[in-house]
Amino acid sequence: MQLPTFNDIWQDSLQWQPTQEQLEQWEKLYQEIILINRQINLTRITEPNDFLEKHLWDSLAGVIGLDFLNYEDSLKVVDIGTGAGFPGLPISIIFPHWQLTLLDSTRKKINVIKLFLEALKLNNSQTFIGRAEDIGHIPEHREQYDLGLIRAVGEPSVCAEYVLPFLKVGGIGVLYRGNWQKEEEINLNNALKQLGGKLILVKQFETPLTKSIRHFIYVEKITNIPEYFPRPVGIPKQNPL
Ligand SMILES: C[S@@+](CC[C@H](N)C(=O)[O-])C[C@H]1O[C@@H](n2cnc3c(N)ncnc32)[C@H](O)[C@@H]1O
Repeated sequence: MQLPTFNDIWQDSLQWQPTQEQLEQWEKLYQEIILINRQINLTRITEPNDFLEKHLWDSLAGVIGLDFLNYEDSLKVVDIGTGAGFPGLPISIIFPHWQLTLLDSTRKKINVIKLFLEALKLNNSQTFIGRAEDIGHIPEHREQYDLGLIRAVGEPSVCAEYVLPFLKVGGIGVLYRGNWQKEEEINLNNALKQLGGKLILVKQFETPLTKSIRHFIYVEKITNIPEYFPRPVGIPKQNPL
């Protein structure tokens, strides 16, 4: 199985086009994932069209086209709860001058991502094993990042509590969501008040193949975050802000 080449989808939906070399890197990543997925259940999204839309397109759609990002800068980016490497890996391929940290609490997943980084020669990315609640307190990671990405890790206020501690003041957190409800926005705003953040943009997209609705929620870190955030392991999920 190979990834399909729908040449138009990138331009039509994101007004952007990957290079031939980037397409080849994505194909290589796909083949690596399919191979390893036979031994370890890394992702359920393996059918080529699904992989293209739900892993590649979705990962990129969260960051491409943001006028508040300077793409030329060497941004420091963290992907929290990266799982099989999404959204981090496709972004690391497209922005080789960004420095990515792919973080997950599951050692098995991080070990596999290390293999992918080697196979794809992605020298701009490093991995880290641990819980966001712990790593967010380590000086090497706390308030060090320009951009924090988080997809399918928890409800929005939990994601905010995980991401904000990693961001520098002025940094941007990107929450990848499917549907987006008014109630979620109210809860997120309440959490952001405590976390020194502000909701700056909600972008709605239709996915290019299945025409599903996706939302990307952008939050900015406005002030330094109180020392006690993130709260201890498990508390953000058990008792969301
Ligand atoms: C459903 S998977 C999503 C993976 C990937 N972001 C994606 O969208 O395909 C959630 C991942 O978050 C990780 N995770 C959950 N809670 C975490 C935490 N508190 N700190 C770090 N990783 C966490 C899990 O180990 C898992 O790999």
